[in-house]
Amino acid sequence: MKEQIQKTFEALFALEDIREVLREALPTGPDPAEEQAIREGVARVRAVLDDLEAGTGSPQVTKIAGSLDIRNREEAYINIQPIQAAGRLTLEARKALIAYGDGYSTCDACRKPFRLDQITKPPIAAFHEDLARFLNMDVVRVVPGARRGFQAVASTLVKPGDPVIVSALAHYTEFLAVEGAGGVVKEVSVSKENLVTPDAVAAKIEDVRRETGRTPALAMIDHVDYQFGNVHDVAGIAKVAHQYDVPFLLNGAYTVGTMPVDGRAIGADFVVGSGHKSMASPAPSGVLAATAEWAPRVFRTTAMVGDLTRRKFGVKEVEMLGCTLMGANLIAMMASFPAVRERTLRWDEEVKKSNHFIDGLLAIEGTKVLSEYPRKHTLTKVDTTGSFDTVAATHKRRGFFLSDELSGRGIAGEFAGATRTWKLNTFGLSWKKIRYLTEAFQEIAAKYELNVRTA
Ligand SMILES: Cc1ncc(COP(=O)(O)O)c(C=O)c1O
Repeated sequence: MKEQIQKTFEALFALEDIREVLREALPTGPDPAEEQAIREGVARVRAVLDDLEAGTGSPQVTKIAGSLDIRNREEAYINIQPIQAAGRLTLEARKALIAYGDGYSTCDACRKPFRLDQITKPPIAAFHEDLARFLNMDVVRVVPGARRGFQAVASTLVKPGDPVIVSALAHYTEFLAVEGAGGVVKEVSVSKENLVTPDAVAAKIEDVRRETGRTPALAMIDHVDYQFGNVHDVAGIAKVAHQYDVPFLLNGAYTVGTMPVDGRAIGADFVVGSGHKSMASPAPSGVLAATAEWAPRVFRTTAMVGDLTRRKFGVKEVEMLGCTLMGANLIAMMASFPAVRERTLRWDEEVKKSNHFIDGLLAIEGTKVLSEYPRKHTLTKVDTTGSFDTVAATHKRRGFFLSDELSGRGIAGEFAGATRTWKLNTFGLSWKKIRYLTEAFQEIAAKYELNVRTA
């Protein structure tokens, strides 16, 4: 029986291997090496299934395996969806999901002191140490999404009525975290380039102190914002916050796991990352890191005692509700981590690819980029009102014509019907795909007689 379970995993993993090759190959089509890999992969699955069927004596096995729902998602498309790019799973993470799907699969070897971050088999404790080193912070916990990191910090630091500094580009989950703690958000305005500057943060803190008589309990600023994908001077902002004795939380939802983030060099008291947005992990997953100074507060353990039973749970952390990210999500995050850590070292190449594509888009007359330019990130907001939207005005499919043209060329992820201002993300696409993508947009432009400047 054990052998059959092992074989089932082998077949599922082999299927994942094939999907990975296909993901790379499509939509441009496999090259000879990829074709060979697909053929070998299919033969492997076939062989395992035949074996299994012989072992169980049941044709049902093949039927069940054949009915696995292989959905038509990014496997068949170049996906430029703005928020999904860096969350897509690695092959290792996909296999981890299959193997660790049971809810408490991480808890088999949970021994004293009975807390997730201390488990050594699988090596969850070591993963926490790796993550802390990766972010150059002292203490790290995994959390179900960046938002749970904001929540833990706000709930610890913010008292009812306390002002909290966020930016005019802040994500809504920062607002909710502050609201949950009873605080009040105070938004820093952005410059005309849509950047949050240290001076603007200082001015806002001064304003808040004058108006409310209180010093903000926390400043939470996005390293890269979700609206423009602009990179903000977070080190400068952290310095200013500290000059006013305001703790600083770095929202690294778009940076932790894509580009190098050194929490200590930035001067962050807390660093928050999103696993499903930027660490090739399943949803929900994320990370909250703190300095040694703040860790005892945000990761404080319970002092509660049962009034009847006198029960105590001393080692459990209040803000983490004891244990956080259990099972497949955590193991998949761990499985992706070596690749994630390594890819941050290739960030410059990602930025080059982003600029190559954006330059190609700007060559289509009438197209503008609303994000800072040249690009410093792979998430970009573009304005095609003066190009593709002029076609939409007379096309019978209106704004949907662009999506039709793109999907016909194996490209997905743009907001269907949005041909005016919209966002896209090129993270993780190979140069081959970047070139194909650039040419596809220019080809569509030429088809509808928009001017395309040649380099
Ligand atoms: C800038 C930013 N911060 C935070 C979040 C929330 O992240 P999560 O979904 O991991 O809670 C998002 C996206 O959802 C985001 O874009």
